[in-house]
Amino acid sequence: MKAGIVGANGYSGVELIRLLLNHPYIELEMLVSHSTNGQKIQDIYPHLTGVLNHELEPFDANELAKRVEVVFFATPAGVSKTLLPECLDKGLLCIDLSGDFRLKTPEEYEKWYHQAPAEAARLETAVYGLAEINHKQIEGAQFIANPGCYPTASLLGLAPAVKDGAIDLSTVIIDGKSGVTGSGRKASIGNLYAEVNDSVKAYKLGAHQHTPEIEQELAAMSGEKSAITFSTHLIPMSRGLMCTIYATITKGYSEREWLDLYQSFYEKSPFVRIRPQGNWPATKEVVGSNFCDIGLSVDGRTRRLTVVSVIDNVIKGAAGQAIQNLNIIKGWDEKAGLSLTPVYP
Ligand SMILES: NC(=O)C1=CN([C@@H]2O[C@H](COP(=O)(O)OP(=O)(O)OC[C@H]3O[C@@H](n4cnc5c(N)ncnc54)[C@H](OP(=O)(O)O)[C@@H]3O)[C@@H](O)[C@H]2O)C=CC1
Ligand SMILES: CC(=O)N[C@@H](CCC(=O)OP(=O)(O)O)C(=O)O
Repeated sequence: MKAGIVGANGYSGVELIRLLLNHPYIELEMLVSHSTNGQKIQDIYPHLTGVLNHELEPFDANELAKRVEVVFFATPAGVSKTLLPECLDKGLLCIDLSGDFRLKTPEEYEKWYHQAPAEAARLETAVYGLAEINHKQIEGAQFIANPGCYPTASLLGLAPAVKDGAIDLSTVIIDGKSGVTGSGRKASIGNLYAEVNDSVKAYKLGAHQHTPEIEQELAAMSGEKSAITFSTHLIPMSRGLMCTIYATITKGYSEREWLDLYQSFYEKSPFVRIRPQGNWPATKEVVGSNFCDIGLSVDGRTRRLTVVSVIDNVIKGAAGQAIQNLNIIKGWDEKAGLSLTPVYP
C-alpha cells in the first residue's frame, strides 16, 4: 500500500517515516510539508542520508489521490480540519494525528483549542483510534482520529478500573509529565535548552486541550459524565511521557485482584504490559517502542488506587499508534512494522 505523510518534516512525521520504512506492506510515496517544499527530506534530517531521498512537496489532494491510498496527517491543530475532508471525499484512507477530529462536541473544541471546529458532520465520521479499546470500530474504518499522547497513557491506565466500575470517576486526578518532543519541532522560547534543562515546569493547568478528550472517552467507557483534574509538566528529556493517576476505590479488591483485573483486560493487547506488584515503569523502559507499560499501587489506608502509565509520546502517543490503527483497519498483523524493543539505557 502506498502512503503519504502531510507534515512529514515534523517530529511525528519523521517518526512515521522511520517506522513505515520498516513496515512490510507500506511503500512511502509522497511527503508533504508546508514551508520546505522542494527540499529533500535528507537535507532537513541528515540522519536520513542514504536512507530516503524523497522531495518534500506542497499539499495537493488530487496528487495524493493519484499516488497513494493512505494519508497520515501529522500537522498542528487547525490544519487537518481544512485539508483532510478533501482527501476523504476522494476515497483516501485518512489517519489524523492532530486533535482536530477527536472531540465529538464542536463547542468543546472551540473552548479548549481556541479556534473554530471542524464541520460537525465530519466529526461524526471519525473513529477515535484508541486501538486497545475501540478495536472493533477501527476494523475497516476510513477515517481515524488518533488519540493525543496524554490521553493514550491516561485512558489505557484507567480503562480496566473504569469498565469494571471499581473506582469513583469523580475522584480521578491525572498528573502528566512529558518530554520536550511532545510540543513539536517548531521554535519556541519555552523549549530552549536553558529554559527546560535542570528544571521541571507545570504548564496549562486547568486549561490543557487533552482534558475534554480524556473526559469524553471516560464517559464513553462508563456511561457516566464526570470532570477530572489533569495537570501537565514539562520534563528535561527528549522523549517519554508518564501519567501518574489517582482515584478512590469502590470495590474491595486485594492488590493481587487488581493486577489480575488489569492483566486479563489486556490479555489480547500486544502493546500493553502490566508490571508485577512493586515494579513501577519508567519512561526509559518504553522509549523507542510502541509499548504502554502500567504499574499499580493500592493503598488500603486511603482507599486510593495509583496507576503509573508510561509511553514514548512520539510512538505509542502518535506515529506508532497511527500505524497500529492502519494495521487494524486493514486486518494485518497488529504488530506489523511495530515489533520494536525499547532503546535502553
Ligand atoms: N510530538 C508528539 O509527541 C505528539 C504530537 N501529536 C500531534 O501530532 C501533530 C504533529 O505534531 P509534531 O510532529 O509534534 O509537530 P511539529 O511541529 O514537529 O510538525 C508539524 C508539521 O506540520 C507542518 N505544518 C504546519 N503548518 C502546516 C500547514 N498549514 N499546512 C500543512 N502542513 C503544516 C509542518 O511543516 P513546516 O515545518 O514545513 O511548517 C511540520 O511538518 C500535532 O497535531 C500534535 O499535536 C500527537 C501526539 C504526540
Ligand atoms: C510537551 C508538550 O507541550 N506537549 C503538548 C502535546 C500536544 C499535543 O500532542 O497536542 P494534540 O494531541 O492536542 O494535538 C501539549 O501538552 O500541548
